[in-house]
Amino acid sequence: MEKLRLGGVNPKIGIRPIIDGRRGGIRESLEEMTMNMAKRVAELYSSTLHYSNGKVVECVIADTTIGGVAEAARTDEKFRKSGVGVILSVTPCWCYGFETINMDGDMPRAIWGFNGTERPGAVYLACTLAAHTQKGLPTFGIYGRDVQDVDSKEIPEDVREKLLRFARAGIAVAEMRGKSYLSIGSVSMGIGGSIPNPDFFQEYLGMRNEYVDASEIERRIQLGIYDKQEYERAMSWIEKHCKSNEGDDHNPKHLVYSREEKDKVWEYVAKMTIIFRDLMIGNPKLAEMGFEEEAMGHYAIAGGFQGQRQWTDFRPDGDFSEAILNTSFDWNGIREAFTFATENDTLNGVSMLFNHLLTNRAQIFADVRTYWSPEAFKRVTGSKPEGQAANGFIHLINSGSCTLDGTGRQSENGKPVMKPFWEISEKEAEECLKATTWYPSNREYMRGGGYSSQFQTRGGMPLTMCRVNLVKGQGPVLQIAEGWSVELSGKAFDIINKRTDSIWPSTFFAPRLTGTGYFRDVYTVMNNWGANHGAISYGHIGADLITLASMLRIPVCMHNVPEEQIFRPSAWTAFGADPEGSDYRACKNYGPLYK
Ligand SMILES: C[C@H](O)[C@@H](O)[C@@H](O)C(=O)CO
Ligand SMILES: [Mn+2]
Repeated sequence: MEKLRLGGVNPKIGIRPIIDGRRGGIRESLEEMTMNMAKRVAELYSSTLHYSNGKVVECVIADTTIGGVAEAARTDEKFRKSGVGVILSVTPCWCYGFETINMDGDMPRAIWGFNGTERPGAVYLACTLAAHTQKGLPTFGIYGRDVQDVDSKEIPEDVREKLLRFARAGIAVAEMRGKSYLSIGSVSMGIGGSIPNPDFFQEYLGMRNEYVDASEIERRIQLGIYDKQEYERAMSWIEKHCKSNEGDDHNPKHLVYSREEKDKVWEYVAKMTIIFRDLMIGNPKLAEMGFEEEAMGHYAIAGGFQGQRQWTDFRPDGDFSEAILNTSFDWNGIREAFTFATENDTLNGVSMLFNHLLTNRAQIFADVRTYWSPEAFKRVTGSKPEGQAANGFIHLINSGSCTLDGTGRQSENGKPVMKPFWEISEKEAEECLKATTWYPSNREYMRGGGYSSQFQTRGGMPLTMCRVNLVKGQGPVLQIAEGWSVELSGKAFDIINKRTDSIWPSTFFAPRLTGTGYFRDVYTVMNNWGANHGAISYGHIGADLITLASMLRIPVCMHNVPEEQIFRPSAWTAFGADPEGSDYRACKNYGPLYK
């Protein structure tokens, strides 16, 4: 079955080979080398990068080298027609500065100046970066550390790292533009992030907010506005992979549903899952059934469900649906994970979206619930935390939106990982399902019942937790913490798990400490986290997040990324020598990308 996914055209990377326009010898001598630089980068991108839907990143190269404004303008035209969303200029030589630049200020842009001394490529780079800065067009500058021979075909490692970092972040920026965040239901339990801020989405991300009342779920279920064949497929998959892993009912006697009621809950949450997805991206099957408008969906690249309260005081919760949507597989097979926030925490949903678009992997949504000091851990469990947990750790746990990829049951070279969906095997998907117990939801919280996923994330995975926070008067800021998952032994896990909501999915996180500032110890990381939620990705992706944030003009208020990995537009240097202060001043100076 064709996997349902958000439509639309993936943004391409436009590559502009810039040349010294002086004919009669200079230009002719440089044509081949200059165009070949562009072709080499295009080859690097298309052989290395994918869009989150699994397709290979596409590049568009200018028809000619660009030696002046006419060729620059013709290239702009070509790029506009080709759906270019990110721009990279490359050159080995001197060229005519801003006569050759692209002026579309809201597109991520970079210039690679070849470090070879036969021609002044670095001089063009510096000149044109200066011109961009004067014109209010912040641009990333890429200049290799070591001189290369003029006939070198190599892209040095430091140049490669910056070219890829720029492209991953640029593609993420371009993918968000024009898409929606869909809120199903309203604000959840007074959670600030659950209040959609349309100006933030519009001006910083180029996105729109869509809203659907939760009653639409009931309408579609009662009127049968969902694909019945898919529902049947879903139910047999659930029977095989989920109900077979149903946990004990931890509810007090008077709240334990009968088997018949529980089966009805499974049927209901299966329909909810299909309906959430259809609301986000549409479903052509609905048009065949006569529901053309419902078939369109809301063009949502991310979404969230209010869930608690009201709805969950009456109907089954969204825990199952949120978990499955955030997972890289379902009854239709292995597919791209959706980005779906429980409690409709739009800011954590955006944080998950940043992570997903940068890594093409499913994301963990969690409460930042408990700091466990080594002393408290010893007092409570009788054992000392070891390894990466030795300095204490943070318990990340939320009912609902934690992807089953977060079990850590996919593996690479024998180590637990969370893979891009196209690398996941059927066996690994089954392992993730086997590691997940589905407990009847806590009906003191979720009166309508539901099924909550439960597992402990495997230890030893590099993780990055981030969160976009909104600050009145300042605007959005981003927090980043790189670290690792740590796994508690059976006994310690049981003791700690029983003290919390033991039927929810747990990830234990040890941030990498630097010994100073917010990362002087684990407690300080949690004590300075700006909200109740975090978005957790596989991998140490903090540097990519910092580059992405600078493209969006969102300052980073907390991170533990080594300074040498920080890659921001060259203009940031003009705002001061301290990386954090200059970031704030630059973001304030430029303001939101789409304002
Ligand atoms: C206790 C509430 O029902 C939970 O949903 C709570 O732990 C939260 O997730 C709040 O973010
Ligand atoms: Mn929560």
